[in-house]
Amino acid sequence: MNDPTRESAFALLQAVLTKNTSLDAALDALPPLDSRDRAAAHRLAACVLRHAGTLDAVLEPFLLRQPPQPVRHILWLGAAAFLLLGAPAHAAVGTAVDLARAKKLAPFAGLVNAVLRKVAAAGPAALDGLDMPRLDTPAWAWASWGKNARAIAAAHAAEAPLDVSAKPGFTLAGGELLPTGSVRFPAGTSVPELPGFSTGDIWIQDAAAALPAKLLAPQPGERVLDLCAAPGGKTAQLAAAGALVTAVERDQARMGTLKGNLSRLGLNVDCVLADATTWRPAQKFTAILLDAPCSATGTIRRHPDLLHLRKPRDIQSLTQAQDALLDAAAQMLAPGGRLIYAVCSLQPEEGAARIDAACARLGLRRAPLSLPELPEAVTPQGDVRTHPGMWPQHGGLDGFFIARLVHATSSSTQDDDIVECSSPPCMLGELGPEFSGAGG
Ligand SMILES: C[S@@+](CC[C@H](N)C(=O)[O-])C[C@H]1O[C@@H](n2cnc3c(N)ncnc32)[C@H](O)[C@@H]1O
Repeated sequence: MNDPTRESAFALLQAVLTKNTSLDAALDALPPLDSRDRAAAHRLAACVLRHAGTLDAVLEPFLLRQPPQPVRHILWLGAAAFLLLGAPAHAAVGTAVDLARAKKLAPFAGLVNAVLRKVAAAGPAALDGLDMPRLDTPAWAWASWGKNARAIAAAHAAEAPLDVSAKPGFTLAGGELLPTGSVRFPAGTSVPELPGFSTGDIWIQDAAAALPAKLLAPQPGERVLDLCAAPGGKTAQLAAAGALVTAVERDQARMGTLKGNLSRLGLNVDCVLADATTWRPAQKFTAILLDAPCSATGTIRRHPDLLHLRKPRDIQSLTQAQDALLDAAAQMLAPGGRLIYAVCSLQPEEGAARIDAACARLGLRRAPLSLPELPEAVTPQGDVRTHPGMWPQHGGLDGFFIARLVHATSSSTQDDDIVECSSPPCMLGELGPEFSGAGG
C-alpha cells in the first residue's frame, strides 16, 4: 500500500457508500493493519461520513461536471484531511492524487490535483458561510427532528465521549461523574486501561443508554425480563442491581457476545436464545425491559455511517417489529407490573407514536416517568426523550426514547408508586469495547 491510512479510509468509504456495509463491519473487514494506521483511517472515513454534505458544497464550485463516485470519495478524503483534520494541504493533495492512481483512476488524477489545489488555496475560508449542520444532515432526518434538529445536527459534528457504567460500590476515578451516575471520559480513551476493566467492574455504556434500566428500578431479588438483550449493557445493569434477570435475544452471534460480556463481569443471568415475539415464560414478570431494535439514529455521533445508510423506508418495517415486541411484552407483564420501552432512535414514529398505539391496542397506559437529574428530558406526556444536543455542558448524550407502561387496570397511577433507585446504585461495571455499539 502506498499510504495505508488513505487507502484504508477509501476502502471504508467504498464499503459504506457503495455496499451499504456498516462502518464497524467495514473496519472488521480491513486487511491486517498497524493499529495507528487503522485508527487514523477510521477517523478520516468517519470525518468524511459526518461532513459529506459540507465537503460537496466546498468542492462544487470547482467541478465542471460530476465525477464518478470513487473520484468524489477521493476528493472528499483529500479535502477533509486538510480542511477538517488539520493535515498539511500539500500532503493531502499529494496523497489524494496517489490514491487516484493506485485505484486505477489515473485519468482523474489531474482533476483531483487541480480541484484540491483550488480548495487548498481557498484555505479554511472555503468553509465560511456554510450551514454545516444543515448540509450534513439528510433532509428527511432534519424534518423529522422538529425543533431540536439544529441542536442535534450540530452535536453530530463531534465524536461522542466515552461513558462508563460501574457495578454498585465500585468508584471509578479519573472521569467526570455525570448527574445520572455514568462516568464520562474523553473520546479516544483507551478502554482496557481504565481502572475496573480488567477486574470486570465497569463497562462502556452511553449515559442515555443507562437510563432505561435505571428507570425500570429493579429491586434486589426481583424477577426481571430483559427482551432484546444483546450485547447486554442493560442486562448487566439489571443483574448488578441484584435482580434475577432472564435475558432474551434471538441472534445467536449476539447472544455469544452477551454471554461473553456477562462472564467477564461475573454476572449470573438466565440467557434465552429465542424470538421474543413468540417465546413465553412459565410465569409472568412484574418488571420488563424492552430495548427494541430501531433505526439507531440517536447514535449518529458514534456511527456517522447511519447518516448515509438509514432511509425513511427503514422506519416502517422497524415500527412493525416494535409493535410485535410490545404486543408480546404486554402478554408477559404480570398484573401490577411495569414495562419500560426504549429505543436509541430520534424518530417520533419509533417513540411516542409506538406508545400511543400500544395504549390504544393493548389495554396499557403510560405511568409517567420522572428524572430529576435531567428534567428537560421528560416530555409533557411523562416519557423521556434525550438527544445529542441536550446537556451541552457535559458534552451531550445519545438520543433515546423511554416510556413506562402498566396495565390500564393497574391501580398505580403516580410515578411515586414505583420505587426509583438512586443514581449511582443502578450503574454497573464495564462491558468490553463492543458495548459502545448502537443501542448498547
Ligand atoms: C437495541 S439492541 C439491544 C441492546 C441491548 N439491550 C443492550 O443494552 O446492550 C436490539 C437487540 O434485539 C435483538 N432482537 C431483535 N428482534 C428480536 C426479537 N424478535 N427477539 C429477540 N431479540 C431480538 C437484536 O438482535 C439486538 O441484539
